[in-house]
Amino acid sequence: MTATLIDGRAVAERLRERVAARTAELARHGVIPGLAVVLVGDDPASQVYVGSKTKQAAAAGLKHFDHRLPATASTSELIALVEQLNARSDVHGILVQLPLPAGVDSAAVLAVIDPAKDVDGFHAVNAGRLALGQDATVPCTPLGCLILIREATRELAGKRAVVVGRSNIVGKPMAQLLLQNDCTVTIAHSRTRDLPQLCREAEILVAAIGRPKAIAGDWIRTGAIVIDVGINRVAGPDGKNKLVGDVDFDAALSHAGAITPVPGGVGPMTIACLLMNTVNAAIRTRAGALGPLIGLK
Ligand SMILES: NC(=O)C1=CN([C@@H]2O[C@H](COP(=O)(O)OP(=O)(O)OC[C@H]3O[C@@H](n4cnc5c(N)ncnc54)[C@H](OP(=O)(O)O)[C@@H]3O)[C@@H](O)[C@H]2O)C=CC1
Ligand SMILES: Nc1nc(=O)c2c([nH]1)NC[C@@H]1CN(c3ccc(C(=O)N[C@@H](CCC(=O)O)C(=O)O)cc3)C=[N+]21
Repeated sequence: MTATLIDGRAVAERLRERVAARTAELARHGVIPGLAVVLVGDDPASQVYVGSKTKQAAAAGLKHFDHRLPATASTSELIALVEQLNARSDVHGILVQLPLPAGVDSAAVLAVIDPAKDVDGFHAVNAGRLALGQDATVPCTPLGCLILIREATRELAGKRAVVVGRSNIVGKPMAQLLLQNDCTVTIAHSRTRDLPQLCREAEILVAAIGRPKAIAGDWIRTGAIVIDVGINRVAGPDGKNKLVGDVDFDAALSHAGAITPVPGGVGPMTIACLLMNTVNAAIRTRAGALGPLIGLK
């Protein structure tokens, strides 16, 4: 048996088309959704990510404001910038690219983002609302994963889901979303005992670890839906850097029912969901007057 590929690029493109259509409607009300991205330092991976966000935001009709600061920027400078962006009516979404340089108090910076503009869904208000099952801005990566899982199956209720990784930006909100969709959810992490055996129980397996090929093929239950969040740069056979996920993809193919590739899986969905969250943030500024939010379908 060979697993079905879940084509994140194609699903992301369709979502971006829906975002673009909604943005065009907002333009008729004189509203252009605006996304501000704050990038500190010159991490090459962050620059690639911010570069594709800029292009795709423009293609979907959003305004994009880039704020690049040197690696020496202080916590108080960043807080001042976020406060300025909070006050601007043409900025509906604020994203502070992580990780911030070691000297910066990241939690303090993220905490000052207006929760209404927190399109990453990292603010305590949004994380709390998600945990309570209230209307919240959901972090882009787990939201993208949920959309891909729904591409693979319509029936989530009662499924056994294992999320490997418990970060605030991926693992924890992913587990919340699966729970909200009536899965039976287990969260695993570096202190989990017998991870292979736990993974073998998973009908839905989400890997968000940050270790190349950490999940072996024979850890995967026959027919499982496998979502690989990992983005790891490793040296390829030709000596050039290539991207690999947290799952041993080639080995997983003969076990999984459906699987996301890296690249071309979760990554493109993260950016599409960021655009969706930004347009929804703009719609919420005039509740009711601008029509419905973009939903998951
Ligand atoms: N595609 C996309 O859009 C995105 C991809 N990513 C990628 O996803 C991956 C995870 O990101 P992020 O959540 O930010 O990472 P973090 O480093 O914040 O979290 C990693 C998690 O994995 C757990 N872990 C580490 N080693 C093991 C192990 N050997 N066995 C089991 N669990 C382990 C850690 O456990 P513990 O808590 O005990 O330390 C931690 O909970 C990275 O590769 C990142 O690049 C991230 C964001 C977006
Ligand atoms: N505040 C904040 N929010 C984030 O959402 C955030 C962040 N900081 N810091 C870094 C991580 C990482 N991340 C990715 C998004 C898209 C791809 C992506 O598009 N990947 C392509 C490949 C890109 C390439 O070739 O490098 C793919 O997987 O197909 C990857 C990684 C968002 N993150």
